Amino acid sequence: MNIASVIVDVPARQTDKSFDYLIPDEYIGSILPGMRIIVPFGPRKIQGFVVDLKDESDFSKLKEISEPMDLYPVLTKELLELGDWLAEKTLCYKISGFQAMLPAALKAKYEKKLILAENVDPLQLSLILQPFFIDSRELKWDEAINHGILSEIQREAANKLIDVIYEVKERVRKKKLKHIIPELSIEELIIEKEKINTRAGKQKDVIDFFIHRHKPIELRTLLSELKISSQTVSALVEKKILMEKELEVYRDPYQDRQFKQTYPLPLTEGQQKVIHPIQQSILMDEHHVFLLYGVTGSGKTEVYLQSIQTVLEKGKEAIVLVPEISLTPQMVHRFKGRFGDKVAVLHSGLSAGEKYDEWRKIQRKEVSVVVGARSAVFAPFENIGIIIIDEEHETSYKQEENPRYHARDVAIQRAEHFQCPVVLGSATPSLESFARANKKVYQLLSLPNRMNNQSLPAVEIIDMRDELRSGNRSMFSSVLFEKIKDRLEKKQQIVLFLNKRGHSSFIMCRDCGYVVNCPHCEISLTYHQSQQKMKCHYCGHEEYVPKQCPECKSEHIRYFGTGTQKVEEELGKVLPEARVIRMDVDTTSRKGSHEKLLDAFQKGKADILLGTQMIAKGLDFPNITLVGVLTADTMLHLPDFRSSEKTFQLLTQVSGRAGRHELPGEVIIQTYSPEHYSVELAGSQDYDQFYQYEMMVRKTHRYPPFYYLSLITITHEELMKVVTITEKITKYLRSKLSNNAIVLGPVASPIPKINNRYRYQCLIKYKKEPELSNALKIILDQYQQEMASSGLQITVDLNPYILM
Ligand SMILES: Nc1ncnc2c1ncn2[C@@H]1O[C@H](COP(=O)(O)OP(=O)(O)OP(=O)(O)O)[C@@H](O)[C@H]1O
Ligand SMILES: [Zn+2]
Ligand SMILES: [Zn+2]
Repeated sequence: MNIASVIVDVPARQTDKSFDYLIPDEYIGSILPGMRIIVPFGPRKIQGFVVDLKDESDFSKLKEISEPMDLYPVLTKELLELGDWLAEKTLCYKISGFQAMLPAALKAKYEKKLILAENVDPLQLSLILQPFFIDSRELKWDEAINHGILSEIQREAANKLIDVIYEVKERVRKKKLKHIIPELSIEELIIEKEKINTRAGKQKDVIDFFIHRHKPIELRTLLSELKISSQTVSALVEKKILMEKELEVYRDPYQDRQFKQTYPLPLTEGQQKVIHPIQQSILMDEHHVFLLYGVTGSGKTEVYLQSIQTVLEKGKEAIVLVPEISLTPQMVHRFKGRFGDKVAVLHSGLSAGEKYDEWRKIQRKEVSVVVGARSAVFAPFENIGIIIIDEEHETSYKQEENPRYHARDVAIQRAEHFQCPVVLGSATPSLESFARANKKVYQLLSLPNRMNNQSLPAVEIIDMRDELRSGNRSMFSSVLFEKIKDRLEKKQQIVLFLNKRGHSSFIMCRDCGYVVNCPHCEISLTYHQSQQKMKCHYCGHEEYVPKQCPECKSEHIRYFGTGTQKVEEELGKVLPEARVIRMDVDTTSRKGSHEKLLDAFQKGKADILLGTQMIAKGLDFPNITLVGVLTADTMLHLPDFRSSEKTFQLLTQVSGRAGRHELPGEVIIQTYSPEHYSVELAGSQDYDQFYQYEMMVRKTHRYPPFYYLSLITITHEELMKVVTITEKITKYLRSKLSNNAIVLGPVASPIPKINNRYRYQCLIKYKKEPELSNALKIILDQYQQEMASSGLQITVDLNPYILM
């Protein structure tokens, strides 16, 4: 086996296949599949992944591998295969698939060292190695290569005497250090990224960094991680995309923390019923996908914990995915409290170095449970016994850049390989998953009741149009205002929720709540200020903004929107005695601040917790008896066919924060669209009816889960070019696909132009199109040259969740 098949780190169509390289004699036996290596490629030397070893090649003149980069494979055989699968399913390059599976520290270039493992004496090493470690416990990687002792090192590494480390620049322990904070939301960052001139690639990298890790970071770490100059950062600070601030430095938030050991609770009858088939599947090594549909506060987490227990007793491993936003300290406590040191936690709040440390614990099997956000689905375990996805309906499980994968699909693919169960948990399952459960593709498990049969909170829907008519122009209805006052007197706690997602791009009548929809697509029209027009971004329909409401003739028809800060100000005016904690992107940007605010609220240091999406999930506080939703509608009118589903899910989740323990809870939902089914049914907390209704809508308008969607977005500086190319692509697809496929377009994207780059799209709805994948590959091949040379961009998303 002296020939290695290698996928090189050049993300392009022409290089998206393996190349053969000769393994030099000294490395035969020590270069294995799944390792990273350095190879000559053209005039350069680049990184690559070994995917296979063989004895023969079809090519006669092979170049030699320059050097290995790893002591042990960083990708297992299973993950290598998963990479192929990802490339096939998402149309990404294989190299992008592999890189998505690894922690950032392995992507960047860090100084690599070999160190003696803890408590190992240099004299325990083989004679050849002893001289290298006698004076110092560490040895530079390059020196090991130069002395030709790599295979020797590998042997001792296998004996756990030597370890390889990637030295990430050590943080200086100082009280305050200069940090960089994103000033914009992730959505806005994505837009800004496209605005940046292609020549300023470094700036793009920085924005990209914050899109993935939307938290403050120390300036120095940022500079060294991205290998950029401080000018690059200052340019972005000047553009008000980033902000500079002196902040205190924290280390790993879980370090030095004692977690109180918890023990399995005796399960309720309902819990026993749902856990049985899961445990059965674990014990029998059978792959099943379970949809655990349990109302808020029904004890799903305890079911996860005890299922994991069974897995660990079998000597296997568990992966638990939670949405980044609900990866709260409370959640982490529950897993660390039960399984202690066996748990690794992976989330975006960790620095690259910390993340790599957690990943290494997984790789070396020092832990057997990983709790983490989306990318934790790639945890390099080799004996997986269960994969759990909590809040499975969350759209953040879909990655919005290459590879555009959905963690649910990856989880199922891996679980099939390991013949183990996948558990999808939610109080408001995605329509796709519930439909699959109904068709018996997934196995449905229900927990219809709260713990101890505590009733769900009573929900009252307030029509804000009535408030306006009776002269109340404040953002609190009189009912909500009275109830807040009541709770303040009783010293009980209140959660006020403001739905900030969904910007003011839709037009609504303040008097009757009327919103203009597209007559063909059943989604709201988006307002375009420059042309004073409203447009449908699915089919292209457009019309002028009415001067008068077509429904009630009122002239109060305009944009919509408020912010948390404004609410806080108003609370200060009308209820000066209330102590308020505000939680939004601004107040939680500091590492650890999220936890501090929640902690203060739990300790009763405030009466009202006011916040956005981030307070909708996972909170389990006994003293909350009132939840107020200030504006239920803001998301309802996004140009997105999932907007009703998202609204229903969010309202149900927020409502679920009230009355989880002894004290009964109450929920007030303020809205301008009380008659909209997603608001009304969230009010009666009736998921089943919502499901029925929404399925009907999806069927009528041919959306998922009845049809699959694929979205192709084309962008360029010249409008004519974008239109012509989109036209050609659309035409080509029409000719290649069956008559049952619906090809919509060419049409301008919801955001039709970003910094002089025009954006057009083609949306395909289909049930079964075996030719689609090939046709898309041909399109990408066809334009490869132009994409490389003229700044043309074509992105393909085979399961889009953001349609802008
Ligand atoms: N068998 C049990 N006996 C006693 N208490 C339990 C049991 N199972 C769960 N609980 C408690 O009930 C409460 C609600 O459970 P849990 O948070 O697991 O529900 P959940 O379904 O995960 O909720 P949500 O989806 O709203 O986050 C928690 O305080 C939990 O400790
Ligand atoms: Zn009106
Ligand atoms: Zn339309």
